[in-house]
Amino acid sequence: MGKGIPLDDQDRIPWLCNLHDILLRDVASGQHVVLACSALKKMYRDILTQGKDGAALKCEESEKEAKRAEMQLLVVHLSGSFEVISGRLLKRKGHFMPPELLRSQFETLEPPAAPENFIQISVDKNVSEIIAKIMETLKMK
Ligand SMILES: Nc1ncnc2c1ncn2[C@@H]1O[C@H](COP(=O)(O)OP(=O)(O)O)[C@@H](O)[C@H]1O
Ligand SMILES: O=C(O)[C@H](O)[C@@H](O)[C@H](O)[C@H](O)COP(=O)(O)O
Repeated sequence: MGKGIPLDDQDRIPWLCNLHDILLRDVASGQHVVLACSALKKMYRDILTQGKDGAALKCEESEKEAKRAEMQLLVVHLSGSFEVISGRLLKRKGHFMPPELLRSQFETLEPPAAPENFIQISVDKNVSEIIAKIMETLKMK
């Protein structure tokens, strides 16, 4: 990404499998977990929730399957226009991702849709409003 080359499935899938394993471990130990992740495609979000079963390409650690705990995941889709997000990235300092890569991320994005368990919140809202909406949703579930 630092060289202006977007990640592809081969780059992302092992990382998503690792994130799934971490989520599973923390949920199994009774924690409530928040994960910030771009997870642009439905398949990526399926890997986060279901591990290798959620993906066409498989995670390597198949023995984790046997230990799988029930994991409920609420996807919070922070949605915004290309213009708003690009404007924020252009102001951001010291991040490895060049703002030029944002176009490919918008092209790759598959917004969550039923039957995924998700809510969509506009990034036009301020952070306090976004957090309040997430908390309200979690209390109702
Ligand atoms: N709701 C918001 N309102 C205003 N600025 C925001 C909001 N959410 C994120 N930003 C800003 O947009 C930039 C990118 O946000 P984000 O993708 O969340 O950052 P990161 O990936 O670095 O955690 C950051 O500089 C952040 O401060
Ligand atoms: O804040 C940002 O600039 C992005 O969120 C950035 O962190 C990117 O999303 C990840 O590095 C994963 O890359 P992909 O979104 O291309 O998988």
